[in-house]
Amino acid sequence: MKKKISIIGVPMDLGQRRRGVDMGPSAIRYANVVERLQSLDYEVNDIGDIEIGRPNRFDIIDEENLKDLKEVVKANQKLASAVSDIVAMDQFPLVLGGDHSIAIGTLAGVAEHHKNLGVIWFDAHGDLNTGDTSPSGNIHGMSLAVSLGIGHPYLTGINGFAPKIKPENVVIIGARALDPGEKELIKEKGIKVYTMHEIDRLGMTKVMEEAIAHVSNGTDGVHLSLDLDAIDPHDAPGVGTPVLGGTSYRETHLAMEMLAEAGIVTSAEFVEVNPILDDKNNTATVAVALMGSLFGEKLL
Ligand SMILES: NC(=[NH2+])NCCC[C@H](N)C(=O)O
Ligand SMILES: [Mn+2]
Ligand SMILES: [Mn+2]
Repeated sequence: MKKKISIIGVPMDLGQRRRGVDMGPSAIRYANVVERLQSLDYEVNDIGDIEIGRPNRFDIIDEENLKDLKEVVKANQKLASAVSDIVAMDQFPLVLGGDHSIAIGTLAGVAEHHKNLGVIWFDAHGDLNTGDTSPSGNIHGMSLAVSLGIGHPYLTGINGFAPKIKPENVVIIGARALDPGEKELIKEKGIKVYTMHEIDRLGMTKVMEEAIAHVSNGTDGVHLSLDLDAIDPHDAPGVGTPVLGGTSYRETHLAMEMLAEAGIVTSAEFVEVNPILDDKNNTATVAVALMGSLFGEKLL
């Protein structure tokens, strides 16, 4: 991994309906992300937050089952440019959310420099909906589909090209709440998914060995998109769409430790931390601890 990390916060909460996730970047900074990574001998540059528009909450604009589409597009375009600049400077972009709709911008920026990007998507959900299949109209449930080039052209066209990533380069880990349209898309595109069932049966070690092999095969970089709701809500309660039966604290750390050992990750984002729904900032603290493991912190 590169020795210089640039942190960028995205106080985005328009991709879903529960307020407070816009405070995620602050909560993660409060949990000492900069100090933690500096202690691992990285040069850490916190470049601050992307500015997010604040549309009047009494008129959520819901065109084609895509809530707050225009603001989400605007913010993600800004994020894409900022992330692209970081990669161009040969630094590691570490993006702090914010809801998961920001993966659209992160991937748009990273993919400008990586034509064959591998993606590890840690999530209870698939985020593979479109306006046609989404039960909620929330764009945070569509960001992986959008990055694959599937969805509204305003979203898929961010940064001027589509798709950003290829289905064969993606692996989803931790899924346990997939909507019918998402299940269909997974089959149609042949996307590799390790649901909680596979994690229970194979164990995290085997899952990560396979996942690392899968995303490193023929790729020129690997992005980690970690939605904190992948983790069991007992360990990470401060998320907007919790689902019982997630990965444990240690399983998730093991996954990060194995990624650090493999040395394949070239960009990362940690999303959906909502301090309003949290218990004493535990979820942000877990996020920062996981970042520690991802960047090479060892237990001994
Ligand atoms: N990034 C997330 N937390 N996504 C949750 C998505 C939930 C549901 N599948 C939806 O489309 O609304
Ligand atoms: Mn999720
Ligand atoms: Mn998600």
